[in-house]
Amino acid sequence: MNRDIAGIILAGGQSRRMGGGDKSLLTLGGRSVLDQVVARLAPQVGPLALSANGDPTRFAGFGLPVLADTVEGYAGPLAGILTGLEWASMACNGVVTVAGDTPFFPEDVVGRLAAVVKQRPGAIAVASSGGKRHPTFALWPLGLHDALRRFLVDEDNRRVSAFIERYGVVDVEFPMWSSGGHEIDPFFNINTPDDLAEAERLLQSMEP
Ligand SMILES: Nc1nc2c(ncn2[C@@H]2O[C@H](COP(=O)(O)OP(=O)(O)OP(=O)(O)O)[C@@H](O)[C@H]2O)c(=O)[nH]1
Repeated sequence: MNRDIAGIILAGGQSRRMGGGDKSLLTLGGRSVLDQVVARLAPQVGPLALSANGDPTRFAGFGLPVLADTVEGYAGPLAGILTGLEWASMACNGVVTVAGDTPFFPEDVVGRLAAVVKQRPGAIAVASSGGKRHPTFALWPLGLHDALRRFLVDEDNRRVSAFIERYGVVDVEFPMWSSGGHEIDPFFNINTPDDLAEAERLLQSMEP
């Protein structure tokens, strides 16, 4: 548990590749994908909130604050990250974001990102696996919110990779795991109906 770090679950996208709706509310292993994500993140952080747009009542069952993006339109994950930075109390030592479509992420993701930031104060620590960056899984310094608002609104730039490169990034690599003879990327995310079927297969292969 890292009580001084706030957690934000990014679930405010349009799920176009899934055909619309909320992909995080689809069923995986008998409960919602988002339920799996909340269960994984809650023990790792202090304050926790969902980043989502539209009618918040569809997330009421989670008992968490639901933060609508504070920039207009669907500006992508950076909009949810900005809203999380604006929401987190100054008592927090940063905000960890995770994607609400990624059910198997590591149970030590927050601890490992926080440990790296202790060595590199002010940097954005970003998770990677197999050498690939996952910029929605990152620890963001609180003080970045003004720069991020300028980037999104004044520069009209939505590219997460461009933002993190500009403000200093440190990569934190996480290992693949193997289960049932398969190598599994812990940051496997669900974009399409085929991905959801694959996640169900992976979940079954993990069960003892
Ligand atoms: N708050 C917020 N979150 C977003 C936004 N766009 C994407 N996300 C979240 O960021 C993560 C990665 O998003 P994508 O899968 O690339 O985008 P998506 O809109 O959900 O899906 P597609 O429409 O299929 O691209 C998901 O957890 C999304 O819910 C946004 O505009 N605002």
